[in-house]
Amino acid sequence: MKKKLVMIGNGMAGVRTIEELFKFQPDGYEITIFGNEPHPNYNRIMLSTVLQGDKSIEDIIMNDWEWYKNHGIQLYSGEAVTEIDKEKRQVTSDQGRKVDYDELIIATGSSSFILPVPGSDKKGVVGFRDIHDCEMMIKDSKQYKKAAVIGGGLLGLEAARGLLNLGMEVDVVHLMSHLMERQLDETASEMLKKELENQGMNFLLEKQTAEILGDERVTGLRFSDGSEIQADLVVMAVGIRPNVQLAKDSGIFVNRGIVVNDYMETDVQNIYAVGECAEHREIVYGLVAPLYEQGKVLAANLAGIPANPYEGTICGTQLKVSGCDLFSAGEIGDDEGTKSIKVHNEFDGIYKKIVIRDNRIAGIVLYGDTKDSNRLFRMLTKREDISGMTSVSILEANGCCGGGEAGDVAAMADDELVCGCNGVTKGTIVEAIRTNELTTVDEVGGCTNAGRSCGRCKSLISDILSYTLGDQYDTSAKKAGICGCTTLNKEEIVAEIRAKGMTNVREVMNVLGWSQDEGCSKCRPAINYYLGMVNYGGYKDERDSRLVNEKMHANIQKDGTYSVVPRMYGGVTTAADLKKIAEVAEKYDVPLVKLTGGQRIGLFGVNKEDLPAMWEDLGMPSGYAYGKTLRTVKTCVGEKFCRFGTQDSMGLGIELEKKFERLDTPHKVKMGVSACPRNCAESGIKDIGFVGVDGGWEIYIGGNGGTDLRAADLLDTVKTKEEAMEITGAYLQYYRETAAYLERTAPWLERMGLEHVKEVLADENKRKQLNERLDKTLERYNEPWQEAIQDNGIKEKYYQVRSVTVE
Ligand SMILES: Cc1cc2nc3c(=O)[nH]c(=O)nc-3n(C[C@H](O)[C@H](O)[C@H](O)COP(=O)(O)OP(=O)(O)OC[C@H]3O[C@@H](n4cnc5c(N)ncnc54)[C@H](O)[C@@H]3O)c2cc1C
Ligand SMILES: NC(=O)c1ccc[n+]([C@@H]2O[C@H](COP(=O)([O-])OP(=O)(O)OC[C@H]3O[C@@H](n4cnc5c(N)ncnc54)[C@H](O)[C@@H]3O)[C@@H](O)[C@H]2O)c1
Ligand code: SF4
Ligand code: FES
Repeated sequence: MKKKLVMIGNGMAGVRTIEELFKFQPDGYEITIFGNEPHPNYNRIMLSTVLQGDKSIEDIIMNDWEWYKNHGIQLYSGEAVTEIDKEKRQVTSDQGRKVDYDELIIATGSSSFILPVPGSDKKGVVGFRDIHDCEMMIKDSKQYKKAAVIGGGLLGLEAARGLLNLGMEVDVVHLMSHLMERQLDETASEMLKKELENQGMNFLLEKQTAEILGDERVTGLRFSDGSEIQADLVVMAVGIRPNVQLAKDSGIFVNRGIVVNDYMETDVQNIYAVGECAEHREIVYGLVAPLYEQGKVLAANLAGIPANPYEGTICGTQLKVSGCDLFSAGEIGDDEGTKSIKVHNEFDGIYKKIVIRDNRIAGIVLYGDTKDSNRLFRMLTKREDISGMTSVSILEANGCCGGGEAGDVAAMADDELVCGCNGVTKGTIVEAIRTNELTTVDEVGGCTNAGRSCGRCKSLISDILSYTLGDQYDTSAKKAGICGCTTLNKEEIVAEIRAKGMTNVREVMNVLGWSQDEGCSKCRPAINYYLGMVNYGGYKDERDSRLVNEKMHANIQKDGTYSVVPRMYGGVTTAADLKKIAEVAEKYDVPLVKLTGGQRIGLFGVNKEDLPAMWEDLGMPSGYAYGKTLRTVKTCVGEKFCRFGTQDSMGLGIELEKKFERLDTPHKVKMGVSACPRNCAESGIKDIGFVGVDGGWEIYIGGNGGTDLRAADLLDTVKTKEEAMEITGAYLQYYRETAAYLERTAPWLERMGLEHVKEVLADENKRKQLNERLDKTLERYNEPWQEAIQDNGIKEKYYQVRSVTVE
């Protein structure tokens, strides 16, 4: 029976944790989620954009109702958990519902802090936290004219911009002498204030609200200095408070937030906290980047997968108000231990300040030009020693005050962060574009998550696409779908399978809105393949989604009969096997017995009903002459018998075939092993070929001897059989992960570029990881002929063989 996982809170951090869990373990838990809000998970960050009129509520839904249904998640929306009984391991909701758990995640987020001043409960006083608040403000803006926003931080200024867009007059009331005092120094803050005043905001600084005026509804504010302003809508944006009461009442250790260790575990066994409600190493975060990192660690923990501990995050912030280009991270003030570099170009409205402590960047404030933010932020987070650099080289990678754009992407290091929200680097994006043939910003998002939160990084992603694809990049590019049932291409489908943790063909078609419920013969096998590739650990193959020959485990011939081709590893056989083949051929009156091009013997013209019995009589494994998998490994006799042979070609060939037989690949794969450059096994026209040389093996890839003849390219030269096996594993897995279904290695290699594939396979770490995923995949295969022999259901369903039960 599956373990029960209950999550309290249906917000950004919690649901991302579940998405990450599905990636590790698609089917490990029976999941129940309680969400106080009556909505599926939505992008809270984008509420600012909704208020500003650039998006609708529908646009910001991240996981729709279908998503929960398709993942078997029981969602109780509009229902709050009111009690956790840690002894009974049970939660109770405000509707009296009781649900047991084995593991419990608390992801209750935060609430707006409402100033405890007289009148704060009047009509027209709102926080800015959820869809309900947003809808209230939009509604009120149609009826009322004057708004006051209390709080000149990120949230207050974004709210104020939204209210201006809605046609209201806006006063921003701020406690301190300058705006966004946690993120900006005085100079930058003053520049921001000027810009926002130009946009129409009015600021009241150093004002402490003492009372909210009005009878039932707000009419104005009174400040501690006795002055007053009019307002018929008041938005409180003075910070947030983690929702911890429930945890506290249940006896879980709470400080400012729910205290967790580096694995997001609370002090109570089996109870975890993630997101804004959690306090890690005395920090409670209020931005998504750290919360998503926490989610990943917690997901691995729940899946029982060893993961690095969560060690905290340095955050960078930006403001989502057009016309205000700013970036801030780390320390912004100066003290005795710091020195700073400041550049203020008043003419162009650009300001840059870099705070340096112990020869390392400790803080960044940029206003008016934030192009260098990624590079500087990387230097800050990596704690790079900058003692060898000049102030000019620190600040002026792109010209200190508004550099050119063309060189920007080229100058970025691979490990430079592009999407702060989702922690995605330039290197990851470039790799995704190359390997998955991505051409649009949305495809990059689908594949890597970059751009899926606040969306600020989208223009940089577009620059990276342009830099990587050159002339091929067309911002309006749209690829055709994999078949007529969908407009989605392979990359998008794979990205969705990964992101949404999908595990079966029907689910993919449902969730991704296939135009035909049943799909077609083109998309069903492709989806089945992609699912098996992504869920390498425990995918349950869908036989009925396969192409007919694979479904039957025999090649259908033009007269409706079938062929039977048993395995003959490395083209090597024995007298006993030959005898068996001859006997079977006679017994079943096989019309044609023929040597195939792949060094084995085929029996042609076999009736469907005879297949299982013939397989049983043969007692040999299937040669998969019909499959999108490893077909044959052709070998020469090599050093054992040939006087030119320098290597054991048969030995390597047999080992290759035994290891990789049955592996699902995008298309068929053929191999050749020759023991010297005379190349009798035609290794130069195989998907992967080996040629024995003095002291080792040359490895060739991407060859094809069929309609589109292509000579293989030299990939590498290795010394030992073990190295050859390891490179073959990594190569096959890389091909499996990056090729489209039915794409042979030859066109795949042309598309990917030999140098790129070489680069990937030269990386020891990548090779290791590819082999790990491959080995896990190989564990799931059974011998299909044996399965059919033993399973009467299969015999009846596919071969119309009636099973007789003896009483
Ligand atoms: C307008 C706005 C703009 C923002 N912009 C940015 C930005 O640009 N960049 C950025 O990084 N971050 C931004 N943030 C912050 C970001 O949205 C949050 O950090 C993030 O949503 C927190 O995720 P969470 O899952 O911890 O909490 P939430 O997303 O708040 O989810 C918690 C959920 O739990 C529910 N809940 C609480 N108690 C219970 C209970 N007892 N039972 C059931 N359900 C319960 C709540 O109703 C809520 O739906 C912004 C926030 C707002 C409001
Ligand atoms: N672009 C973004 O990254 C973004 C946008 C919106 C919200 N957020 C997040 O949402 C959360 C809430 O944002 P926030 O701006 O409310 O929180 P905040 O704590 O960052 O800022 C609150 C501001 O209100 C001011 N303030 C406090 N008491 C006041 C009072 N009595 N009168 C007037 N001003 C007062 C503070 O000086 C401070 O500048 C934060 O975690 C923030 O990071 C982020
Ligand atoms: S490839 Fe070389 S070793 Fe192999 S059979 Fe031909 S000549 Fe002999
Ligand atoms: S930086 Fe927010 S989505 Fe990329």
